[in-house]
Amino acid sequence: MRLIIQPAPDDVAHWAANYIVRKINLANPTNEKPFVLGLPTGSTPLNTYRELIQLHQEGKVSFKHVITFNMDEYVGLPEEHPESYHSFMWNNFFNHIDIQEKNVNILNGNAEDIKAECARYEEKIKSVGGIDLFMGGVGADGHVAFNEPGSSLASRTRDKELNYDTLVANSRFFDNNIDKVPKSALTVGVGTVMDSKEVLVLVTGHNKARALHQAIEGGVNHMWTITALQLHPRGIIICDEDATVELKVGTYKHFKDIEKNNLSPDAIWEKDGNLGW
Ligand SMILES: N[C@@H]1[C@@H](O)[C@H](O)[C@@H](COP(=O)(O)O)O[C@@H]1O
Repeated sequence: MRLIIQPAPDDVAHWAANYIVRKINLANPTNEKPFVLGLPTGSTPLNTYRELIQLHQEGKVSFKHVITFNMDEYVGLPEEHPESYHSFMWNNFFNHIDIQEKNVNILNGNAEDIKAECARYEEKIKSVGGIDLFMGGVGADGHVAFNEPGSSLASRTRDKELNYDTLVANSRFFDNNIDKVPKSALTVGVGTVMDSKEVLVLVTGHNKARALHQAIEGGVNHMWTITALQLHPRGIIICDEDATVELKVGTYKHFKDIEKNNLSPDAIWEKDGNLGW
């Protein structure tokens, strides 16, 4: 796994957005051979979406031939609700780039047949050749997408009850009222994320330090589903300094040293060789 340590959240966003743009441009996507991008919601990726929009406006990237799959969506929340992940994605990203609506995939949390909806999503991912790059965030309890502690590390897209920690964390979007937070969500599984050709996880802030510690220094463990990334051949975590406070000094120094030439987003435009996986 690669761990890229950046000074602050803005630098994380800058690096991540440039990395994604570079990957899309290297793939030179066409209608016949689109680039398939997995995407998260949450506060962490907001700056990255802003940077991606800016890079698009500067003419550095087109999303015309990019197909997206979102990680998750609340169950039972109307799509047009301001806190639905549909609203989040259109408001914060899709409305500002040249993506084609038909290429946007977000789970339908209001589907009559939830199981069929989840199976359809997995099939759709397969039908476009799998996900090239999955960007993700992490919950303070180490969950990736909505794969709460105890989720099978082989799990596929399914409905998942949200745990108390997540309900409390997400109540900030629902008038700080935990009763207003939907109690379950549809989410891609850990296995679905791990099937992607590459996974890029953003981790910022002091409150994610324990999750980062587990992801990097803990063993692979279903109680911290992010740790499954250790089994991925091309996993990258990009974090800020605040998130590193639970890492051993030696671990911190190791990754700083091994990635010293890759810390500038400009450097990553140039090479894709031996990068420390
Ligand atoms: N389902 C989302 C996750 O995909 C996200 O990574 C997490 C952290 O969000 P934030 O970036 O706001 O801390 O929140 C939710 O649980």
